[in-house]
Amino acid sequence: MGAEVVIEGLTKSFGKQAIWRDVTLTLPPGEVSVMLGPSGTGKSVFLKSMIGLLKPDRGKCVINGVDIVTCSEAKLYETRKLFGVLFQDGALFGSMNLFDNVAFPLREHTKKSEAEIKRIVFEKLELTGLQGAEKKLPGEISGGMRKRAGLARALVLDPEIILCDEPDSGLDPVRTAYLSQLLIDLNAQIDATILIVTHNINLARTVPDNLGMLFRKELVMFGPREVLLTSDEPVVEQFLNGRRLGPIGMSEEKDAAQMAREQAHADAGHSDGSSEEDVRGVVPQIEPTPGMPERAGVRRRKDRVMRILNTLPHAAQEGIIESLTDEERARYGVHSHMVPAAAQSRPRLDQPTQQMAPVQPSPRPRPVEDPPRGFQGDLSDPQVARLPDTTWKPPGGAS
Ligand SMILES: Nc1ncnc2c1ncn2[C@@H]1O[C@H](COP(=O)(O)OP(=O)(O)OP(=O)(O)O)[C@@H](O)[C@H]1O
Repeated sequence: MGAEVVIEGLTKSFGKQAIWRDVTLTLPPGEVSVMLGPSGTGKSVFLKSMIGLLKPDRGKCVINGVDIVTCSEAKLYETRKLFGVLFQDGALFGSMNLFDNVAFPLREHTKKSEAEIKRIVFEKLELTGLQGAEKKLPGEISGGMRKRAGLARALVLDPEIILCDEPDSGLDPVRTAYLSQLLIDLNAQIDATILIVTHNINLARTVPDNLGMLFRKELVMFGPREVLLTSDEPVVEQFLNGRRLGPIGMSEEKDAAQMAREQAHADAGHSDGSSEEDVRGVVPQIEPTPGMPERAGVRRRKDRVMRILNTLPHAAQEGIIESLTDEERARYGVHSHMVPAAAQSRPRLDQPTQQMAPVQPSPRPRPVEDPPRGFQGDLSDPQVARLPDTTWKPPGGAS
């Protein structure tokens, strides 16, 4: 099982420019998480801070008991070996063929023989569908192949944590779908903890177990996918639907006057070019390709999420219960429609952003009916991630 990553109060600035502050979240071991956020909100900076390439101003990032923010260089070097990183552009060496690119970390960080290196490189090239391409130079292959080569290289040290910075950038929707499937298959095979940073809404809706979003220099929310996918937060709603109408502006957030003007324009029947369809809602998650092992992370996540179910917003509770099979509902002692509909009106998108600071807390979640056996699953406690601060909280720390 992959390593757990516990991030507490992480804060980063460059000089006077604050990037984000007080980011607290836990990446559950072996689960796939996605971090969304408009351009420039510091998603790449977040990934780089997690592996110690950038030094946060304060806070912790603890992996296997080592806080990489404060640990020694030697510990950082050791802990970095737990990570495999897929950088945005693949970050391949242009003068090396794919074999040498993928072999590079093995030659740098291990004392393995060339025969052993060859075995591992071919295994990873096959895993990423690149068998036969080992002699090609990065400049001779497509963007999608370069991404997969970057992924193959990220895998050679058998990472426990895989970080992917916009794996879909520069790829067409079909190649992105293949890459999404590859990440899920990979997780099924090696049970690594995966964090993907992306703008791709389709990937965010269908791939991860957990979803988070950075905006206005803060973590708007992070939790089980159903929470963000059913959220009424204007910023989440705008982002998921790719609309101009809402608090996210061209470069950062809009002011209240601008939002009111845009809402009036929309109310007068002018389209902003985006689809009328609201894509929010829980859609089925991608499953491993037939023949692949079951994802152990999915089973662990179910037990984990069911334990915190009654702390989640009601729409998320519904989404989670709906996604269970009949057998699982029986096992957890829940049934569909047992969450009372909360009487809540949807916020208008022209609410000034200031009122969202901290972003509007969702209504207090209403507890589901008392389950007959409680929501304990059939995994024993040590098999289920015991996460500090694992309970979903309304953004901004409101209770
Ligand atoms: N090494 C650095 N020194 C100074 N500023 C930096 C550095 N790296 C990033 N930044 C700034 O931090 C901010 C966040 O950048 P980052 O690349 O993390 O955003 P992002 O959310 O990943 O954006 P995108 O989605 O467009 O890739 C930007 O304003 C960028 O200019």
